[in-house]
Amino acid sequence: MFSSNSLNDRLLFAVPKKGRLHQACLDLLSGSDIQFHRHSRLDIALVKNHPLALVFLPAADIPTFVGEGRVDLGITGRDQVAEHECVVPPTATTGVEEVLDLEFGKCKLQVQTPVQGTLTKPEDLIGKNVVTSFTNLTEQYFRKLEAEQSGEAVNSEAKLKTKIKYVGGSVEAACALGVADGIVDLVESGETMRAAGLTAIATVVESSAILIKSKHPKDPKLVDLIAARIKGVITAQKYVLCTYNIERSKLPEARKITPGRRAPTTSALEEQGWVAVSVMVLIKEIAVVMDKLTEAGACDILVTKIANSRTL
Ligand SMILES: Nc1ncnc2c1ncn2[C@@H]1O[C@H](COP(=O)(O)OP(=O)(O)OP(=O)(O)O)[C@@H](O)[C@H]1O
Ligand SMILES: O=P(O)(O)OC[C@H]1O[C@H](OP(=O)(O)OP(=O)(O)O)[C@H](O)[C@@H]1O
Repeated sequence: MFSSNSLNDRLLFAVPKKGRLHQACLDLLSGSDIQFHRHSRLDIALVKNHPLALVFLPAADIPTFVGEGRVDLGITGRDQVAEHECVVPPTATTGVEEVLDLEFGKCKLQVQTPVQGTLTKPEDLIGKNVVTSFTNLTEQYFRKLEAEQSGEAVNSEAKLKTKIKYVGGSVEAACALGVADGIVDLVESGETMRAAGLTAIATVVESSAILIKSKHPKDPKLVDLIAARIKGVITAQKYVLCTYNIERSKLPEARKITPGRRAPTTSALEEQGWVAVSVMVLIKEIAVVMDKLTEAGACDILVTKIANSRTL
């Protein structure tokens, strides 16, 4: 059990308790050496090696807790922050600040309609039934669309013609069940959308997981340390370390292929006129980089995984 006293001196860090972002967040915490033991059923876990406590919350609630300053740090989707800020705009003291794009949980919130139907543009849904879990963003989107169509200024007091209904999940079923003419839901691979016989006709927002902080966190130094560790893990996941040997005369060409994040590290080999190069390369580019290096005369090319990093 935790008393509010046992949390008083700890920085609070909110993490999605379930859903698409949960496991990736646990992996990030482990890569950042944030050690904790979560008791089954408890949504608060004390961190053993930092004055920090993790709070496991629904991704949708994290912007509220961080925005009000009840929790200092959090991970959630950019879509959830946007949904929250539609109704609770940030002020000088409240609201969240984005610290880092975590580059996972990438998806788009899209307007979708049945493939075999006549609703092919978002304007076609004006005055119709739209079902979503993101009612605030959807309302904002259709309010703007309705204003554009009528040629009037956006009026947040005016009654919307489009009927927006909330459902908490399985949004894609709403059209087939006759509850909606269109939906606004998240799309990543598009599999769910296609399986439900829907197609995307517009994008409301693009999202990925982000690290957010409150405007006045309890321990700003610890916030910076956690952010630096998480950034190190994210960078390590994106890059590999590539080392190779090359004749010094061919180095300028090789440097063009592998410029590195700042510059490649080179050291002289015992063999006259040769150098060894060590450089970070994006994982998604490494195969092509190796081909090009070979063509440029590099040899003994080795690629190593990076377990962690601390770079600028
Ligand atoms: N298919 C997806 N691909 C990538 N990211 C997604 C996807 N679906 C959701 N997300 C991201 O994860 C966040 C949480 O969504 P998710 O549906 O997992 O939450 P939940 O409602 O808490 O969980 P559950 O759906 O299991 O009840 C979303 O706001 C979005 O940022
Ligand atoms: O484009 P895809 O890769 O198919 O992903 C999109 C689906 O993922 C999310 O739902 P999730 O599976 O998390 O469950 P939910 O419907 O209960 O929210 C989202 O709401 C879509 O339904």
